[in-house]
Amino acid sequence: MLKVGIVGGTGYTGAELLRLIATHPEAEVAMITSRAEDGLPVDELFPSLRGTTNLRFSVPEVDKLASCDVVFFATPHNVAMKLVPELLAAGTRVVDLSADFRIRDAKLWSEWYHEEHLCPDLLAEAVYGLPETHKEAITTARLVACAGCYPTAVELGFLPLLEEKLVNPQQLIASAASGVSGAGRQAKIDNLLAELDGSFKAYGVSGHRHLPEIEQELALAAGGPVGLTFTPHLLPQVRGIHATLYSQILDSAVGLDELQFLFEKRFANEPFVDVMPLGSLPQTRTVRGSNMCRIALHRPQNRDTIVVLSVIDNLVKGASGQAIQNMNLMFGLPETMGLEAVALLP
Ligand SMILES: NC(=O)C1=CN([C@@H]2O[C@H](COP(=O)(O)OP(=O)(O)OC[C@H]3O[C@@H](n4cnc5c(N)ncnc54)[C@H](OP(=O)(O)O)[C@@H]3O)[C@@H](O)[C@H]2O)C=CC1
Ligand SMILES: CC(=O)N[C@@H](CCC(=O)OP(=O)(O)O)C(=O)O
Repeated sequence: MLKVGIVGGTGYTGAELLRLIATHPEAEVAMITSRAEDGLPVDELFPSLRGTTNLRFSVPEVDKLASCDVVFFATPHNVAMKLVPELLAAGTRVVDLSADFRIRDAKLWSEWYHEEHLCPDLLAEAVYGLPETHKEAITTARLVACAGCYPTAVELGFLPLLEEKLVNPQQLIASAASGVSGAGRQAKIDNLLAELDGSFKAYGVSGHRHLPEIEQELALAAGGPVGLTFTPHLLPQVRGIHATLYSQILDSAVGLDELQFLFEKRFANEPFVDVMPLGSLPQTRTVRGSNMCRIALHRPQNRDTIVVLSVIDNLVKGASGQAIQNMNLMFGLPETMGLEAVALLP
């Protein structure tokens, strides 16, 4: 049994880690932290976990966390990087759900996260935690930087087109919408359901911190720099990301059937990517509570714009499910272990 520590257990991704690990046959949570809820039984804060845990929240202490095999950071940015060096030195492996180690260039990271990076030397070692692109490196990694939620949906949808150099890498557009759990559990007026219900809006249009992360990973796929316009939106619902991805095909003679075949081949061995039949319209509800990314291809009016639709549950494939998928790979467990749950219906 793997002993798991979770830093940031009262947030949405921390709670989702607890939910998923509760049925994982080879992992158990040994320590879960919260500074605000120190001493409170976990199942008192989250009654849906009653019967699955006797743990209480405690304040983060590195020496106690270091007795775990793996520690998940489900904390805001700029927290993991303060504790990770000590944990790694103690031989504990780390899966960071925040963005502290996702961007390899420390200067670029500082531009978008407005703080100096405290351990830039670890950026080269950290492995980007999107198993569909970095699987082999994840298996031996000490430190995995889980891919962000929007980045997961966007990168998976563009990957095959860029890897095969079928589209113009300088003209990529991603219009994506997220449920409000993506903003975390802390109270903010803008995130109240009464502010969101019956409404829909874009945000971060002039620059969102996921842009450099997505461009970094798409450039690896394309073998050279890419140009992306990324516009996130806020959905009046709790879970789910829907990304609509536009790119320009370089050779008009390449048919949609060929592209479909390419996507099916690219993801044939990926248990958590479902390439739906041509013309499908994936919905966020078809992945709710599951670790699946569902993708569908379109080519409106047979013109040169390829439209890829990609949906995930931001808290599962976009965060805690992906974190467990990474843990499974790091510890030689079956990649799908503990992640077999089918999406909720309806
Ligand atoms: N929500 C989502 O859909 C996704 C989130 N992520 C990332 O995962 C991380 C967690 O997100 P989410 O669960 O939404 O966040 P929340 O705001 O819901 O929870 C944050 C948690 O971190 C703890 N925390 C806050 N500050 C500190 C600190 N300085 N030291 C130790 N613990 C701290 C909080 O508990 P306390 O203050 O009591 O210690 C709380 O448990 C973020 O980096 C986020 O960007 C990634 C993908 C998707
Ligand atoms: C709806 C909403 O606010 N979403 C968050 C992104 C989710 C998140 O926590 O970002 P990471 O995936 O980088 O960890 C945002 O736009 O900042």
